[in-house]
Amino acid sequence: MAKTILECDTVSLDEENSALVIVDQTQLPGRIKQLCLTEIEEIWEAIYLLKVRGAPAIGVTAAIGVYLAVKNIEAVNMAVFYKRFQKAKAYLATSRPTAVNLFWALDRMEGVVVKHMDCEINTVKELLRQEAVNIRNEDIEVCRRIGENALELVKPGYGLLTHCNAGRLAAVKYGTATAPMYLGHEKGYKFRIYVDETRPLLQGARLTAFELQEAGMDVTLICDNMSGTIMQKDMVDAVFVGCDRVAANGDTANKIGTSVVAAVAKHYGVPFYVCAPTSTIDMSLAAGSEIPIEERSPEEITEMWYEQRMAPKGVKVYNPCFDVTSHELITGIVTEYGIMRAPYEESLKKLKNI
Ligand SMILES: CSC[C@H]1O[C@H](OP(=O)(O)O)[C@H](O)[C@@H]1O
Repeated sequence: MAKTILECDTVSLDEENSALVIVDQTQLPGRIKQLCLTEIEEIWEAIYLLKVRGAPAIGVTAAIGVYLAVKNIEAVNMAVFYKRFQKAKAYLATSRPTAVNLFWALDRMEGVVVKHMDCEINTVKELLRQEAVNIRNEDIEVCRRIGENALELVKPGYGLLTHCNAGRLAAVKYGTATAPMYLGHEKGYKFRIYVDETRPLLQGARLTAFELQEAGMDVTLICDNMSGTIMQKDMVDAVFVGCDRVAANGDTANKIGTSVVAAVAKHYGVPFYVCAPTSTIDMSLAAGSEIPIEERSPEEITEMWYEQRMAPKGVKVYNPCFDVTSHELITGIVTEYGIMRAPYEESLKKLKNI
């Protein structure tokens, strides 16, 4: 019996601890295709091509990927093993530049090796496997807590708008921006959920609308240029989005178009919340202008989704994959430890114990 998307793990290590198992998100919603990846090159490509995507899911993928890359290494000593680990880590770190969870997870895995340099290599391999599984399983509780905290901001029957996919398909179980939606659904809150399509890769239409509809929620798909109208008509009581990197002042990088939704929400007085696991907060960057913004291929805009070409051949294209929403437009940042309000600097420092 074919699995539903809610029965599939977004990203996991298989039972034999020998393969990364993902749902190929480039095939959704039309086809639920699971992939078993064993080679570091195919794992790198899965991240780059967004077969697996979303900051938390990318972090889990990198953690499992670097474990699989070194689990079969026969090294003469720990120093050689560590060098091979560092090479695999550096390679996976080149897959995408914006979601800080990729680097956070890889650094956390390296910490396991550094802490146990005097151990047997096989012991370290097992500790790496455990850490990768921990990173995956912790995401479930972190996102559930984000959902519980976010529910304090809304009421049953609210209209909620979200952009892109910060859902189960961007994480492990609840997602971040969708965590209050899943938990609210469990509590019978009957939210009216508006999902914008999120051009050019349509993560909203293809992924968020799909997973929330599969979960039985009241979902309405809108074009990106319709978020102003639904807010003008008071159809939206709050906006929840995910994030790929939060800078020390609260500026947040998220899918391209997020800052537009935030500006429109500000104009219409609609609260705009970023749902941020602390793993996505990067205190090494003072402001959003320092966040590296990935640019992707023109074909994602000119022809990716259409039978026929939708733009003149050779037209110049600018395709930034993310934008930065100023902390001034953010009503609150919802983490697993609670809700932060502006000014964010001090509370972010406390949160990251700096
Ligand atoms: C829960 S973080 C999800 C975050 O990642 C998405 O980007 P992409 O689909 O390119 O990986 C988007 O920015 C989401 O908000």
